[in-house]
Amino acid sequence: MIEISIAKEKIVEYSTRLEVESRLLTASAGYVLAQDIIATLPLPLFTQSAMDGYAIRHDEDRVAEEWLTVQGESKAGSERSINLEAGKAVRIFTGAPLPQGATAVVMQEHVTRQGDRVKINLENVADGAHIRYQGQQIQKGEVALPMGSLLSPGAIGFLAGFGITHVAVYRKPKVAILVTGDELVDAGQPLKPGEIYESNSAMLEAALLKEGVEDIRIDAVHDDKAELVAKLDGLLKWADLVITSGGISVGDYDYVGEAIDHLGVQTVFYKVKQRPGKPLFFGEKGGKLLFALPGNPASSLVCFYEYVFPALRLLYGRKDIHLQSFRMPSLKAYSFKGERDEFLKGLLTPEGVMPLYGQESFALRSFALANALIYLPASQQQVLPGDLVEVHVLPS
Ligand SMILES: Nc1nc2c(c(=O)[nH]1)N[C@H]1C(S)=C(S)[C@@H](COP(=O)(O)OP(=O)(O)OC[C@H]3O[C@@H](n4cnc5c(N)ncnc54)[C@H](O)[C@@H]3O)O[C@H]1N2
Ligand code: MOO
Repeated sequence: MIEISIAKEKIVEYSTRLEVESRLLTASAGYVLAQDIIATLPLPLFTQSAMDGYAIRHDEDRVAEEWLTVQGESKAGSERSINLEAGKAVRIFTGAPLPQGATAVVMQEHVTRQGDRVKINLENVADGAHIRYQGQQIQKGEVALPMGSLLSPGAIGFLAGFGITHVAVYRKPKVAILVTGDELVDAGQPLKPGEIYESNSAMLEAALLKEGVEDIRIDAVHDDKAELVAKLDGLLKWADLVITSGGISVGDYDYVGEAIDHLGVQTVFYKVKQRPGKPLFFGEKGGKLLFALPGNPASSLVCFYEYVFPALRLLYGRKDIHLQSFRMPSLKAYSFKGERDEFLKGLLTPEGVMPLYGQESFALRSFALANALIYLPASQQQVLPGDLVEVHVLPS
């Protein structure tokens, strides 16, 4: 049995980034840039107005209040370049090119217009007011976004401003889920005595989709070693990462370990000092990763978020690989015994985190209400209300 921290280090060691692919910018939210993006244009592209109003020359020797003749108009998208004459103003709109010679824009709310003249109180106008200068945000040739950046909606909007259509990103992994167990029945089918509805694949698929993994294959297998070997072999050939569920403990029908050995998957670790999820297995074959998750549903999902999730993120180039983590006061007392660290299902509020009722590894009812995991090391077995505990935020 190994420590959680060692298990997590091993995952970092074995999860190497996938290849680079070119994607449409508009379809790359949640992907990671595989190259620096250099600004091919300055932004703003040209010096322009930030307000609807009047472009003026803001000369030092101007008197406080002046009537200026409106010389013409500059609207957004207009090609014509205007030369602003002394003592005149140009009617201008937000995003429109600033006339040559103009040094400030006055908002229309601050002027009085009469016919073709405007009265402006120049005392209230600062030099450069309401002007967006060419290249103020970024100059041509600067790095717009460095390699390794996560493409958020903001990042995509920023890159679209350069007229970019495609970006080089790291490919997302193909993931297979193989659920094992003779007792499992698909939803919609009748149940015989002793059978239960199979629920881990729906849960794990949902967690993968939330992480933007879309190339997913799901299969199920009976407690039959030959069938397990055949299906696992096929999935290891297709996927970048395979998740099995169940059959990894010590029972007579737990064949996953034997199938893994038979297929020559290298064991990186088996069994972690944690509750739930002790019998977690992580291995590698020819660069493909295999996680054998314990079948108990809450154990499966805890192992997914604490171990599979960072591996997935490493595969597609993320730097922030773990669930967001910070310390918060516990809202309730909690205690446990034994040498294993614990992950609890918790409800995070602005005041603190509440360990939820029903922490058993078969119980998903608490997981359905949880928005966080609480990590308690074996050295923190007595938690009192107000004690700080480590919280791992679940993706919402
Ligand atoms: N003698 C011992 N028994 C067990 C140990 C141990 O150390 N010694 N460890 C226990 C722990 S801890 C866990 S966790 C489980 C893990 O067992 P498996 O990975 O072999 O899982 P299964 O036995 O196949 O299933 C466990 C439980 O979960 C249900 N299950 C499985 N798959 C699904 C699914 N896809 N959807 C819904 N429910 C599923 C299954 O019916 C069982 O109830 O082993 C303990 N035993
Ligand atoms: O480790 Mo098991 O997941 O405690 O039930």
